[in-house]
Amino acid sequence: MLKLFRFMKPYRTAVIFTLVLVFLQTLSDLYLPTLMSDIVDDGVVPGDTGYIWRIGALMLVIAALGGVCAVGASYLSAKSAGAFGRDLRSRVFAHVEQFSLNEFDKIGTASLITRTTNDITQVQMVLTMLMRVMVMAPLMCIGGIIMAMSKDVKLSLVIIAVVPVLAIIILLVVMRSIPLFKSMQTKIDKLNLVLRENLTGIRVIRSFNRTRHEQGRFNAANEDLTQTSIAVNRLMAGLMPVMMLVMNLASIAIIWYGGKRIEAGGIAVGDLIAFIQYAWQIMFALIFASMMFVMVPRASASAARIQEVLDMQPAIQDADAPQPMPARAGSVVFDNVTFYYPGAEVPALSNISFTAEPGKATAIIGGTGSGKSTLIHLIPRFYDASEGAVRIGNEDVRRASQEQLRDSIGLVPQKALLFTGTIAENIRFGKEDATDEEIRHAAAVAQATDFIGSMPEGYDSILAQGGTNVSGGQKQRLSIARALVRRPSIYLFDDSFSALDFKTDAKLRAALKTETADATLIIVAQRVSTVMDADQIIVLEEGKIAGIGTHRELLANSEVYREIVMSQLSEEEIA
Ligand SMILES: Nc1ncnc2c1ncn2[C@@H]1O[C@H](COP(=O)(O)OP(=O)(O)OP(=O)(O)O)[C@@H](O)[C@H]1O
Repeated sequence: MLKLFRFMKPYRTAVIFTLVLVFLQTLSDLYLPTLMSDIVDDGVVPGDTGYIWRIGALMLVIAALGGVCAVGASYLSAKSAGAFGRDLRSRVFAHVEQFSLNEFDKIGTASLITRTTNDITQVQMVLTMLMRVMVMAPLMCIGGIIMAMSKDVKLSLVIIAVVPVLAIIILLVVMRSIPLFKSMQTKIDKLNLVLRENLTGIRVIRSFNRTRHEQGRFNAANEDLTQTSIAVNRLMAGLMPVMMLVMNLASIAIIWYGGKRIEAGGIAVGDLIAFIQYAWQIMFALIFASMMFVMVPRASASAARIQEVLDMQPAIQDADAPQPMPARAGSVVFDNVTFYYPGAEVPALSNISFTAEPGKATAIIGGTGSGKSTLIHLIPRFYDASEGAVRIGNEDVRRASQEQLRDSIGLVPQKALLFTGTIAENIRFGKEDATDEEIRHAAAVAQATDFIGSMPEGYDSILAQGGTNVSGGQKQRLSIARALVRRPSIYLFDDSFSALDFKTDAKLRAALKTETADATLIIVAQRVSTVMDADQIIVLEEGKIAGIGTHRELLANSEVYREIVMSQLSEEEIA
């Protein structure tokens, strides 16, 4: 957790002021019992009303000053810890933005969300308390012991005997609660994961009548978290009464032994009253410290989870001196590329070699799981090839800057993903400074003009989260328009025509041909009709190239391609 405290640096003035204010507040708390004892011994016993009024007024002033310090310390600690939380969230978010898909796969989206929100809040809360307790508890405890000893050394033995008992109780509770707190954070991750899957997959869950099953899954995760929280809270709830019991027993011992000391003339009545107050102050300081002992391990479990994210270096990084990409990037070359997903024993792609030329369309076809999307993902460096190289022009993609590389690419992903906002904003996502004219043109090429025109607000129609208020085919066309508006030199279509009817598919491909005349086109498709006009077709099977050539060449030479074609086209179409 200490590592994270570097984020407090900008707020050190506020922290120093907080510590000073807490220091002053504690001094005032420590001084009040002594004044009380003076009132009793020098005012009440001799019957000096003037003295009582004077010291009473002084007590009021000191209590008021202590109160002002307490309010100031609360304000400053909450403010600086709040700013710390804000900065840390931004830092984690910015760091996660640089992650490659490897890191997302490793930590998981749900856990990243918990770590950026709940975990940071835990650390922030502890920091707010820590700023106050770390000065107050030791000062109150040591100061209290000194003040109590100044009243009567012998009586102080009672306090000195009780403190280790309290310390042992606290230690036992802390040792039991640390693992529980750790597992609580993991269980919050699990709950978030189930919740996320349920919310995003609500349509599938309903259509398969799996609502009850999913409810059960959620309840199980919820119950699991609840049980751990209950176990932790039981421990915490037990701590307070046990500590109070010890404190009350200590008070009885002090009053009993103090009575004897008064009888023996070793201590005055006022001093005994002050002594009892100091004893309570010492024990309250220990209770505060024990709360910290409980909260700090929980927060440090959270801090470790946050630090893990911050320490994680993106597997894909820019080269030290990135090479500039040519203005219009040329061909895409796969040079004997083999790729393993992290931890996988079998490669998802093996020995892939081909060249996709500018001005030509290269299509990739193959069964599900044959590695088509994986191949596409190596071009914008979502993953890096394990062996061999992917080159654009003559430059290895690993030597270019990721930003420049991706600037030259227009990717239409397999799952069309849109953002909350208007249709125009979603298309403009591809090019920030696109004019209205460019947006309309991209929409026209993507065959989206008709359906956009039929929407009540046209280009200003609002899309719901994830684009749920448009159809699958409409979503695909919008994400195609988003890529087209960039006018990149490389287009990657990852099964992007699958939700289109045959007529729209054909019209779109015809429009694309003129639009992307000098660009390099790589089209992944399942439908033969989509790929048969391509200049080059690559047939993938289990991550290997099973054939490469034009439609006619492959029909003649590739058994795998023939099988795919036979399963989809009629005799006349094949001819
Ligand atoms: N993130 C991942 N981690 C581990 N393995 C993966 C990951 N993504 C895909 N795979 C595996 O890699 C192989 C190729 O997957 P890929 O998504 O490239 O296939 P595809 O040809 O695009 O399939 P489809 O047509 O069904 O989309 C599959 O066996 C798949 O299980």
